[in-house]
Amino acid sequence: MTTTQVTLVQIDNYGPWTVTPEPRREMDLQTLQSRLFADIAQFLGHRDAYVFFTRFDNMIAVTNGVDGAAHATLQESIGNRYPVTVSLGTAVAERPVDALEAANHRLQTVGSAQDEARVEVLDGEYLTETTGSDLQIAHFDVVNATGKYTDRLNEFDTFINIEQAYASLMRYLRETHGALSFFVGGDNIIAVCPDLPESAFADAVAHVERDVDVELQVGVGRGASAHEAGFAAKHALEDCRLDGTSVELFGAPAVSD
Ligand SMILES: Nc1nc2c(ncn2[C@@H]2O[C@H](COP(=O)(O)OP(=O)(O)OP(=O)(O)O)[C@@H](O)[C@H]2O)c(=O)[nH]1
Repeated sequence: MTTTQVTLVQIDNYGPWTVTPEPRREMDLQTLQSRLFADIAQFLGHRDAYVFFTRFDNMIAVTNGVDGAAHATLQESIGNRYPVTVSLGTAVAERPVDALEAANHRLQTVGSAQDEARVEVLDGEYLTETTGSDLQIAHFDVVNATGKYTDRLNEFDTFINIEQAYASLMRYLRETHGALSFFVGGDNIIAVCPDLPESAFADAVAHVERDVDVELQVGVGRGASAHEAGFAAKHALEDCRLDGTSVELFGAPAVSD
């Protein structure tokens, strides 16, 4: 059984801030958002957690092993260094989407994302113990993206193909399994999953090919932290590349379930 600790990071009252006293220069907002993401990625990455930028004003982190004190330090440090503050809601569940739902709910019950009185909420539950099977992470990548897209099409048309694969996969895994999938650059998508057999990943790859005609391969790993599971997934993806297979489970025998 998987146990996922999810932290929702939400910039406080960001919408009004972006237009007060008048609309702010777009590239200044982009700089702020990407620096904030980079800072949070560095802080959480050093603690073996993952964070995904999603919409930038809200980010989703997988924080197994990161306790309440560390969350408080992150929040304080951002408040000290940025013109904005963040609220953090954390929850634990077997399915990633249920953990996110509960984490989100903690912030939503305190107030709106655009309530100027709702500032630096820190509300959550944290795993006290972790085990090596808590997280299952899948690292998807487009087969031969360079040869099929990058070296043949213009960058925008390549982007359309990759984003279509992402949209198809994220929706399928969310609806079928309660998994959370994130585009992480290039042709790569990382999915935080509940306990799924090898056949579920083969079905996901087949779905995307049928739906949008993009061929994926996927490595799957387990671990006590996002880094541990994600790193195992990267090694499994290397096995796909070496063996020409579309699904590999790290450390698992080469048989389907
Ligand atoms: N975030 C992330 N991006 C990666 C990673 N590996 C590769 N990329 C990105 O993906 C792009 C394409 O690289 P590859 O996936 O190795 O290339 P490919 O042509 O699809 O080749 P195969 O995956 O071997 O089929 C690179 O330019 C990077 O932007 C990774 O581990 N993480």
